[in-house]
Amino acid sequence: MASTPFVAPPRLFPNQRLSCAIPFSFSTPLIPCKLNPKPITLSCKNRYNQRSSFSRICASMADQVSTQTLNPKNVQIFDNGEDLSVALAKYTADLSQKCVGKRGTFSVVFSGGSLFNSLKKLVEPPYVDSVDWAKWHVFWLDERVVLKDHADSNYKLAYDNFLSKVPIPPGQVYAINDTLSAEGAADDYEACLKHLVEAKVLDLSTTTGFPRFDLLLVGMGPDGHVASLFPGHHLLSENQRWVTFIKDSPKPPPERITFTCPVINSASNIAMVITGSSKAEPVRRALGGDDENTDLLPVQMVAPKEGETTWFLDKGAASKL
Ligand SMILES: O=C1O[C@H](COP(=O)(O)O)[C@@H](O)[C@H](O)[C@H]1O
Repeated sequence: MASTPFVAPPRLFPNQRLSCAIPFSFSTPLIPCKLNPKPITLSCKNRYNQRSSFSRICASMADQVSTQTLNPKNVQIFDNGEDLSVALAKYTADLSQKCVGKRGTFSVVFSGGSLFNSLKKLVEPPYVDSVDWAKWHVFWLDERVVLKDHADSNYKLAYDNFLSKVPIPPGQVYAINDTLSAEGAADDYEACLKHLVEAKVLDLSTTTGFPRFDLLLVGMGPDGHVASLFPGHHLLSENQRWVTFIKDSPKPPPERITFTCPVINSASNIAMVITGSSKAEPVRRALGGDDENTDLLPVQMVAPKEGETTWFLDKGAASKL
């Protein structure tokens, strides 16, 4: 993927306490449309009713997800990454239009990793010209505690592949403060979100009391991790914090911050974007419905309480379904 050289963004508000707000140049099934190459669309039930030892450790999450048992999932499977990217672009652009029409803003949360290969059509015509980018507010589902120009930075990845290509106002791109420790950066990011709730940029879910983002674009690792929530990790049971930190990530780099499970499950819309056969097994466990494992993977815990999840899979990721 072509990448624009990283340009250190200006600190427009050097004295601002909420340093994460430093501005940077950062249950209706989806119906395929004209631009959307026909995917296979499946509807399956999630399986959170299968309580496990893991769900006992994660009581809060288990309580949340148990209410989702009857919520059907919308699963779209594409022949290749190109077709997936076309469909994801239309889905995101349509949602942006709907949310901007309703409340005047669109709050979008990016993962890192391979997601940006799948988002490439959104920063090309027609969407690059038609989306109301001025209304976007951009956040990170998780971030590595490294400088923003570091190769491991999720901000840099988003900047190079997305943010540098579209006119989102710099003040509406909420990157982490990369001068802080992992603990400090998580606290700071959470304070930033709370400030944005007060400022009415973000809504709170009336059901959960956690922030309610319009769209989470969620990737998944081959081990079934989402955000920086890894299988078996105690962070999965966090039920108070909005943003927390990890210092022993099994995937490098070890220090990261991440949204917590209840924040993820308070979103209005979640797009699960998963490509490649190396991810087929966790996809099967999440969607296949016949998982005999007792411990839930993080991906199996994605179940928005009042929102909709749409799965965008390529053939490789769906190969075990
Ligand atoms: O470390 C991370 O990994 C996951 C998955 O990445 P992928 O390259 O396998 O798609 C990503 O969603 C997460 O944001 C990132 O920090």
